[in-house]
Amino acid sequence: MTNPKDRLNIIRNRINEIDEQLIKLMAERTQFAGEIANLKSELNMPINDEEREHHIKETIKSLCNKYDFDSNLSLEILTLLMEHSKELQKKACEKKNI
Ligand SMILES: O=C(O)C(=O)C[C@]1(C(=O)O)C=C[C@@H](O)C=C1
Repeated sequence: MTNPKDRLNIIRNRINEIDEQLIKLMAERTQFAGEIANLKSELNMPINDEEREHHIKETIKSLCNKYDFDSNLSLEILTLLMEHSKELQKKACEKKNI
């Protein structure tokens, strides 16, 4: 049996690894913003796409159900990430005058 102090350290190390993966994945998701802005400009599409956001939110809810995780928290995080992406897309368009 692992003693409580060692077990706590094991868990904390695993949390550190998970936090790194979360940041890496959020950064990777966000890095598409500039390219999306260019593509939407080429395709003459607006930055804001409510239908796509609705679809993402529905997918998040079913994933939360599958993994037994808090859907309100997940929706808050995803909403923040989508808002951030839209801000970056707007900035990318302003920079290129599109
Ligand atoms: O899929 C797009 O069209 C995006 O611009 C990405 C994204 C997102 O962050 O998921 C951002 C803004 C849109 O309103 C919808 C989705």
